[in-house]
Amino acid sequence: MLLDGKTVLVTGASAGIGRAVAIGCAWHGANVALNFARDVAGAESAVAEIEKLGRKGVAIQGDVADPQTAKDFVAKAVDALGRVDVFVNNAGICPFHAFLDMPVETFERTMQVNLHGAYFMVQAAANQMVEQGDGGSIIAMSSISALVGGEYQTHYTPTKAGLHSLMQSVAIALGKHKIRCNSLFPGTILTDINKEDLADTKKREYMEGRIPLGRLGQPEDLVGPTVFLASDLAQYVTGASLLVDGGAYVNLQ
Ligand SMILES: NC(=O)C1=CN([C@@H]2O[C@H](COP(=O)(O)OP(=O)(O)OC[C@H]3O[C@@H](n4cnc5c(N)ncnc54)[C@H](O)[C@@H]3O)[C@@H](O)[C@H]2O)C=CC1
Ligand SMILES: C[C@H](O)[C@@H]1OC(=O)[C@H](O)[C@@H]1O
Repeated sequence: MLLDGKTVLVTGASAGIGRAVAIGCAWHGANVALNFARDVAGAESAVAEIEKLGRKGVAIQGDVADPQTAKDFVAKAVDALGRVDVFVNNAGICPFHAFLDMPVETFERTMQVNLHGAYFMVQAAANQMVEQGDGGSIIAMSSISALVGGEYQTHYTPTKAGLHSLMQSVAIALGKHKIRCNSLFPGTILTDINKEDLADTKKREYMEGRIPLGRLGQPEDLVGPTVFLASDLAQYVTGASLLVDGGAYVNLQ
């Protein structure tokens, strides 16, 4: 199995992509620690799924916007599972809003959750990996939005470009420790983050029409790419990014 014996930490893992990735990593052999914000039932049921697969799972509550959460998450995960081999920075929000009247609180919260939180999480995970001394893999759930804009995402797209830039810089800072750092760029994946936005049938049809593979993504579409980057199959891959968007990005006409 590709992740046999590895310990994987995933933020924002009670639902959506994070949950699918956490369970998918367990399916590929890993023990998994999940960070979650509020959804106790979602986190507990994800742990139950992981345990059904014969792996260890632990759910640890915390708001990633608070820098202290990062240290607590890594420390509690190490207490429960012994080490950190793979860190997936997944937690994120995208409260769609127009640019000209963007509330300051919405802008700041989006930055704090998606980018500032990621910075401190990645730093805490990296310090643990450095202490262990045998490398690791850090994966950021960035976005196709790191490359293209969105009228109602002016606060969000810079966080996704920032996450990718963070992975590029930490790939350099951590290479000497054999820690690989990469980004995934999902396209439009059907989760709670865009449920309301895609309830607009016209918008949904437009988004679907842009995708050469003919469908919007599912959270499970991110499992294979994550497992690849987490595993030794990607031993010489660092500072890279991988679009997981059904071809949407390249489809100009
Ligand atoms: N669904 C999509 O189309 C795409 C999603 N992404 C990214 O994938 C990641 C996961 O999003 P989805 O699964 O789609 O949405 P989702 O809304 O289902 O999941 C987001 C998760 O992050 C958690 N979260 C939010 N704020 C948090 C906080 N302060 N502390 C801890 N956890 C927190 C939520 O509780 C939830 O479990 C996000 O970073 C998002 O930006 C990227 C590209 C496309
Ligand atoms: C929330 C959006 O639907 C989603 O998030 C992103 O990063 C992309 O812009 C997707 O469309």
